[in-house]
Amino acid sequence: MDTSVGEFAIQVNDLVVGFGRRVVINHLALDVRCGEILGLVGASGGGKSVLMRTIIGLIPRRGGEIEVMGAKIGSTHDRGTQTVAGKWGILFQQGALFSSLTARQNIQFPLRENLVLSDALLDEIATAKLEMVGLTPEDGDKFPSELSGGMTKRVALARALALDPAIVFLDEPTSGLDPIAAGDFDALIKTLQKTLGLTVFMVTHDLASLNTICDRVAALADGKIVAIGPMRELLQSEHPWVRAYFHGKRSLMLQPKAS
Ligand SMILES: Nc1ncnc2c1ncn2[C@@H]1O[C@H](COP(=O)(O)OP(=O)(O)OP(=O)(O)O)[C@@H](O)[C@H]1O
Repeated sequence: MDTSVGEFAIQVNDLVVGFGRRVVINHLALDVRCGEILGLVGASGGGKSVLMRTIIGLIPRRGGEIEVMGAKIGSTHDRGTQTVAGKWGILFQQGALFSSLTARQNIQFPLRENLVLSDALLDEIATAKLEMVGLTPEDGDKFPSELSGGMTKRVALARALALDPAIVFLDEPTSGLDPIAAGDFDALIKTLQKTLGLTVFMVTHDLASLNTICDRVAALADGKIVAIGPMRELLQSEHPWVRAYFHGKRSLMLQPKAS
């Protein structure tokens, strides 16, 4: 870990983001600590993806400051943003692999875009990344249409890790996976966090992921972070939306069982 960075991997202050008359993020503050897995929850359409995309400079903001690994973030064209961009990897919803490229070529894509490396080294790195996410070198020769949902997510994660980032942004990484595959993917994220010292910023609706692998959970409501802390603290939150989210009909698994 870069010791010049300090305690926080991401610091967001007084952030405002909107489209036309709609304000989606409204004076939001959020700190993500170095080396933690932070889970972000919020209502559908509440602005989780917008927040993530604004942090990485893909969406312009109307106000506020964002720092990632100690560098101020502007737009994607901004030099500061480009300098720090190599320090993060992104897994978008549905994996978003290039369908005309093999898994191996997808993983190599960010390497080819950012570095000048020999084909032999590119192959060596892709094989190492495939192994890191639990896939074989043979899987690397498959096209996205030949991969299962779980394998697609793993290839997308390997691609996010291609440049050895300090932070990975994961947008609903377990959506569409069966509970066993989702549990395996959670375990993989936890292992990578521990072994690589990664900071993980994860948007998710998956209550099991929140409960098992997140160090802290942040709840986004009305354009702000209305609660943040370990899961056990979120379960105690008095905020009406947070209560409805964690104590609603779909969240029985989080309630202590009566014996
Ligand atoms: N480029 C854009 N232009 C206009 N409106 C946008 C744009 N991107 C997002 N929005 C709007 O911002 C709001 C928040 O969207 P966002 O995708 O962040 O929600 P979300 O919390 O990630 O939802 P979900 O959980 O359903 O994925 C929505 O009303 C969406 O329509």
